[in-house]
Amino acid sequence: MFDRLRDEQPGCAEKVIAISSELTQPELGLTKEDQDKSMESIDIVFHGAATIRFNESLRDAMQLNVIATRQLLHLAQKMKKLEVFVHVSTAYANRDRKNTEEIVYPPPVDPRKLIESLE
Ligand SMILES: CCCCC/C=C\C/C=C\CCCCCCCC(=O)SCCNC(=O)CCNC(=O)[C@H](O)C(C)(C)COP(=O)(O)OP(=O)(O)OC[C@H]1O[C@@H](n2cnc3c(N)ncnc32)[C@H](O)[C@@H]1OP(=O)(O)O
Ligand SMILES: NC(=O)C1=CN([C@@H]2O[C@H](COP(=O)(O)OP(=O)(O)OC[C@H]3O[C@@H](n4cnc5c(N)ncnc54)[C@H](OP(=O)(O)O)[C@@H]3O)[C@@H](O)[C@H]2O)C=CC1
Repeated sequence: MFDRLRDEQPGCAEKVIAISSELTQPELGLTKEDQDKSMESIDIVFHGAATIRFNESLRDAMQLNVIATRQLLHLAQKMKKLEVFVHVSTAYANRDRKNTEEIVYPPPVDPRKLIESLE
């Protein structure tokens, strides 16, 4: 796949700009400059940063996988060119359902209440 990409789009690597982020920090630890740049130029967000540890504390799991995702959604709402926000979730969501449709199901617990209970 990457060989084909390099053949067909030789300059593609130049489009990749790494910026530093920390999901546990306010504003995801992004510098003001990186935030401003993101607001102007990003059209697609792929969000796959998470903890995948089964024995993570509930507080850390919530911070990394729920609160940080909400923060990123808030940032994405300010991105002027945003077309798509893709969140890589997990195979383990809604596993109590026999059939899972491509819809957003109401959460079993109000996430705001869960976040409040951790604070
Ligand atoms: C196309 C056909 C498809 C057919 C599909 C069929 C069936 C599908 C079935 C399932 C589908 C699953 C799809 C998965 C996608 C979901 C996406 C996810 O996010 S799943 C999350 C995955 N997470 C993990 O695998 C992490 C698991 N590990 C942990 O949570 C923790 O490590 C732990 C096991 C709880 C242990 O924690 P502890 O603090 O006690 O120890 P360490 O973390 O330091 O680890 C100790 C030791 O174990 C090694 N380790 C840890 N995890 C794994 C692992 N998953 N596999 C192998 N080894 C592991 C770790 O490296 C350490 O080793 P060492 O001591 O040598 O350093
Ligand atoms: N792998 C798979 O088969 C599947 C994965 N998923 C989902 O995709 C997501 C990612 O999984 P996977 O790629 O396997 O996990 P990894 O652990 O390999 O990657 C997690 C990523 O999140 C980043 N990250 C973790 N903590 C922080 C933090 N505090 N601040 C900033 N970045 C952080 C890590 O950055 P760094 O490396 O710099 O620490 C890393 O790039 C999860 O939500 C998982 O459930 C869903 C289906 C299948």
